[in-house]
Amino acid sequence: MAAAAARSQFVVVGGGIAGVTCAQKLAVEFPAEDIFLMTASPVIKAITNFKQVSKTLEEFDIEEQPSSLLEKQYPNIKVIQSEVKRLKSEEHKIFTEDGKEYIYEKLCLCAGAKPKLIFEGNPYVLGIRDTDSAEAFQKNLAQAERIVVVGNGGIALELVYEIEGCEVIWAIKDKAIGNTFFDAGAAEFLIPKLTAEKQETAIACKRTKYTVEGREKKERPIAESDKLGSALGPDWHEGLHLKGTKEFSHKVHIEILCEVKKILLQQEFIQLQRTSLTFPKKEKNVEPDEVLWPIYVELTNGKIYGCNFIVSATGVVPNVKPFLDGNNFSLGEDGGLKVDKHMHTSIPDIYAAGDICTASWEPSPVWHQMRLWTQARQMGWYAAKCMAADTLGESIDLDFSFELFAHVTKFFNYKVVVLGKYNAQGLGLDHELLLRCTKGQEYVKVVMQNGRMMGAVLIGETDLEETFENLILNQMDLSAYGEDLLNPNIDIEDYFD
Ligand SMILES: Cc1cc2nc3c(=O)[nH]c(=O)nc-3n(C[C@H](O)[C@H](O)[C@H](O)COP(=O)(O)OP(=O)(O)OC[C@H]3O[C@@H](n4cnc5c(N)ncnc54)[C@H](O)[C@@H]3O)c2cc1C
Ligand SMILES: NC(=O)C1=CN([C@@H]2O[C@H](COP(=O)(O)OP(=O)(O)OC[C@H]3O[C@@H](n4cnc5c(N)ncnc54)[C@H](OP(=O)(O)O)[C@@H]3O)[C@@H](O)[C@H]2O)C=CC1
Repeated sequence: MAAAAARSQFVVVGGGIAGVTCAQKLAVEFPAEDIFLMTASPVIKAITNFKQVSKTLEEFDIEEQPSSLLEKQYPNIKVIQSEVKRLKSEEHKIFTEDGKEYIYEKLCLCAGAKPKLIFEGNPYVLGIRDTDSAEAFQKNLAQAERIVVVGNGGIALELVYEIEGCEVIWAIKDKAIGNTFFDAGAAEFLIPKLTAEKQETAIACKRTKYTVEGREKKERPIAESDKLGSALGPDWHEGLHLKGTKEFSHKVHIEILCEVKKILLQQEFIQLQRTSLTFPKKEKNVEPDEVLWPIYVELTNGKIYGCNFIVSATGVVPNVKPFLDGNNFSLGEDGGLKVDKHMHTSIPDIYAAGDICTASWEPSPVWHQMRLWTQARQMGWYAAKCMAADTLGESIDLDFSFELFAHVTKFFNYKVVVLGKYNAQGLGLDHELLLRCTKGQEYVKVVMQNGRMMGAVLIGETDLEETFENLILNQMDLSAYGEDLLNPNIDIEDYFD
C-alpha cells in the first residue's frame, strides 16, 4: 500500500533567497504550523546581517548553508530535499523525485530561473547560474587562452572585468556596454577600467555580499551537476580564481551590434576555409591566429573568432518546466508565472515569488521588475505576508518595497546605484537627462520628467542615493532648480533632506 501523503498548511518550493525568506516569514507568523520547504539542492541560501540602509536600499550578506542549520534556527521549518517532479493543482498535491506525495493548503512557488543559453546543448557553450556552474566555468577558464562572452547584462559586465590572463572577445547586440544597467554615457565612463591594470583592493561598498559557508573548510555539500542549484549573487566570483593561462590582466575586445550566427567545430572551420572564396576577413585589431582553436564563433557582422569556449550570459528563463506542466498557469511574456499584487498566481491557493514570477500588477511609475537578489527577498517576504493575510481573512496593502526600484551593486570596482526609471524605461521621448561626470571618479545621471525626478544612475562614491531616493519618492517639483540640481558646489543633501 502506498504511504499516505504528508500534509501541511504551507508548502514552499525552492531553497533560494525567495523560498527561504518566504518559509522563514511563514514560520514566524505561524509558529504552531509545520512549514515544508522543498528544494532540489542540498544547500539553501540564507540572508544574514540584513540592514535597511535607506527607505528602499538594503544591505545583506548571503550564505549558502546546509538545510539542517535553517531547521535548527526555525524548528517548524521542515526541509525536504527532493526535486518536485509534478504539481496537481486541482488536488492540491505535489509529487517529488523520491516518490513521495505532499498535500498543501497554500503553496508558494520559488523555483527561480535558469540561464537562457544560446545554442543550448552545445558542450562548448557555458552558462553561469549556481555554485557548480561557476566552478565548472573556473575550471575551463584555467585552461583557456581566449573565450567569447555573449550578452550585455549583469553577468557579462562582471566577467569581462574579473577575468585575467585570458583574452575575451565580448560580443554585444548593442552599441554600448551594459545595456541592462547603463546608457552610452555611463558605458563611456566605465570603458577605461577595462583597459587599465586591475586594482588589487576592492572598494568598500554598500551592497550585498555573497559568502559560501564552509567553502574555505571544504565542507560544502557538493550538488550533483544535474541538480537545480540556487542562483549565485553579489560577489560570487570573490572566492573563485578567474584566471586563464596567460600572464596579462585584461585583454578585452568588444564587438558591437552583433549576435552569434553560428558555432563551428575546428573541422568545420578548416573545411570552410578550404571551400569558401568569400571567407570573412579577420578584424584588424585582432592578432592573426597561429593556432587552431577547438571552436569558432561566426558573428552576424561576418567576423569569425576562434576560442576555447563560449559563455552565454544572455539572461534567464523562469523555471516552470517541466514540473508545472499540465497546470493552467497564466504566463508573462518572459515565461514567468504571472502574479497579482498579492503574489497570487492564476491558480487558487498558489503564490509565486522571485525569479520564477512575472509581476503583473499595475506598478508604481518608478518601479519595475528585474530578476535580482533584493527583489527575490522582498517578494518572498511579501508572499508569506499575503499567504498569512489570506489564511487569517485579513486585507493587506502592496509592500512599500515595490514603490521604488532601487538596486546597489558594483561594476568594474565602482559602486553603482540605480534608482527608479534609471534608463528612462517606458518614459518615451518626453524626458530630459541631467549629467555630471568626473572621469575616473563619478558619473551621475538623473532622469527628469515634467520637473520631477523619475530615476538616477550613480556610479562612484556620490553619496547622493538617499537624497535622490527621497526626491523620486516624493515627486517634488524641481523645475526651479534646473541644472543646479547636480551642481557640485551646492550641497544638495542639506538642501533636500
Ligand atoms: C552569476 C550571477 C550573479 C548575480 N549577481 C547578482 C547581483 O550582484 N545582485 C543581485 O541582486 N542579483 C544577482 N543575481 C541574481 C540573483 O542571484 C537572483 O535574482 C536570485 O538569486 C533569485 O532567487 P530565487 O530564490 O528566485 O531563485 P534561485 O536562487 O534560483 O532559487 C531557486 C531554488 O529552487 C530550487 N528548485 C528549482 N526547481 C525545483 C524543483 N523542480 N523542485 C524543487 N526545487 C527546485 C533550486 O534548487 C533553488 O534552491 C545574480 C545571478 C547570477 C546567476
Ligand atoms: N550586479 C548585478 O546586479 C548582477 C545581476 N545579475 C542578474 O542575474 C541574472 C542573469 O544575468 P545575465 O545573464 O547577465 O542577464 P541580463 O538579463 O542581465 O542580461 C542579458 C543580456 O543578454 C542579451 N541577450 C539576450 N539574448 C541574446 C542573444 N541571443 N544574443 C546576444 N545577446 C543576448 C540581453 O540583451 P537585451 O537586454 O537587449 O535582451 C542582455 O544584454 C539577471 O537577472 C541579472 O540582472 C547578474 C550578475 C550581476
